[in-house]
Amino acid sequence: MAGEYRLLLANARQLVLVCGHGEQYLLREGMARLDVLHDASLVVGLDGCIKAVGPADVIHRRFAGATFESKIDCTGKCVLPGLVDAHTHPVWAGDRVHEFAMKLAGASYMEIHQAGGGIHFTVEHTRKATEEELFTTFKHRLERMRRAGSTLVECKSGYGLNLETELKMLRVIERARQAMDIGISSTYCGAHSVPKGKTATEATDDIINNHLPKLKELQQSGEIHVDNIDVFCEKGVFDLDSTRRILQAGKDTGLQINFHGDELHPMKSAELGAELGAQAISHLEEVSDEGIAAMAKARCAAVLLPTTAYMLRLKQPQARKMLDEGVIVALGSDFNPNAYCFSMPMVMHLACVNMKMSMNEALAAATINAAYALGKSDTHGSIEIGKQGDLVIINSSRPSSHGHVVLRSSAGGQRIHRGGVAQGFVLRNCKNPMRECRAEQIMTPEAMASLEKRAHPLPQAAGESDLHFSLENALML
Ligand SMILES: N=CN[C@@H](CCC(=O)O)C(=O)O
Ligand SMILES: [Zn+2]
Repeated sequence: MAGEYRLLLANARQLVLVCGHGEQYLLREGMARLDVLHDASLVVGLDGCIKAVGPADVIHRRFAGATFESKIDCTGKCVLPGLVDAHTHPVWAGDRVHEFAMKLAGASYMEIHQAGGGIHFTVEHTRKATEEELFTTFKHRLERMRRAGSTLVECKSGYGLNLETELKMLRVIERARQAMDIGISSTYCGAHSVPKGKTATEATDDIINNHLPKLKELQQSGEIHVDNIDVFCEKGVFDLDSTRRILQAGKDTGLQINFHGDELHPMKSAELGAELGAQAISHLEEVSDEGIAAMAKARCAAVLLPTTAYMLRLKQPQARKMLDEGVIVALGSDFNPNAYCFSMPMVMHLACVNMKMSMNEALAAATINAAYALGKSDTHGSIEIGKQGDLVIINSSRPSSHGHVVLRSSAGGQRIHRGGVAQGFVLRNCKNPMRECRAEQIMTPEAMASLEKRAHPLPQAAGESDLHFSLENALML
């Protein structure tokens, strides 16, 4: 039905603005407080942007004669900004369930990586997959993220490593950006790993001399849109010098710096990011005190990834110290074949339990600060006039992580998913058999034999795929 406005959300018991005065991010005190309106209403215009927010009686008087395409009675409900997932690897083929078993038996992430598995395994499968196959699974993953409340998601390439496959992944991301009703911030992550057969220096040269010029050309012709450049700055992957060269070259082509740093070893990534003007650095489990101070000063966001520390049994990032020292703390799901979590509510939950953040802090980190990490906090991350009308309505009068309705009011159309979100954990047995994931396809026989020997003590009863998928379901609200 035609109307002057797209949507009226009327009489919400609580409208959690997160912030309401044009803040680009929140620091510790602001995160602890959060701006909330009680008994409030909200109007979204035909362009998908928020036109009015305020006390219900004021909005009703002001819009008394107006027509709306939809009205939702939010009596007794709580409205939040759509959640922002600041770090995902959602385009890939090839299941890595066998590696979960290896990790449970004691193999580390890097041992598996160095033996030719991990990212290498996914690269092998992603290179072989068609664009259509990648798009189909990516679309499904984005739908599950949206059902869990995410309305803006950062999406990385990085399982191609060669130009051809990196571009295939970026085209898939571009296609979803246009076809799907979810916001996307696209990241070129061609330096996610050193491809087999190349040294780190050769890979760095290839990225700077071949990948980035081609990206620039495709950006200029409008074929793809890439927002960020990423590097996995890690011992045995890209060292600090190569990282610096790649990030600087990416920045010179107009990309925002947003990279993986100080995850498994202290690398001084935080110091480098602050120096280069990075918008954000992810992981930071091993960040130094100097790195924290430098990030606070440079207003470089820390994207913390609680699923990774949990899955890999890493030490937790020092969220409290970062908050105390004035760092902009954001959250991401790190969805990838190794950390299979679609759900930002679950990420917020882990941030509270394992990283000792408060619920308000976790919500700010998953909204305005995650939007800042993507350079999008002028349009996303809080409920404010002029911002995108991306909203989550929950069936509770207080902020909680149990989604009830997810609503995204984009210019392309409105989607309402009523009752489509589970109210808690779903632990069910998956009947999927093991798929094509035989590790020895790319691991050396010696490495495989040593890891398998360590895997034998595992209880066999549940079967590896059951373990994996049970975990997947537990992590998906
Ligand atoms: N640490 C590097 N990259 C990913 C993992 C990717 C993978 O294992 O496939 C991360 O952020 O956790
Ligand atoms: Zn990552």
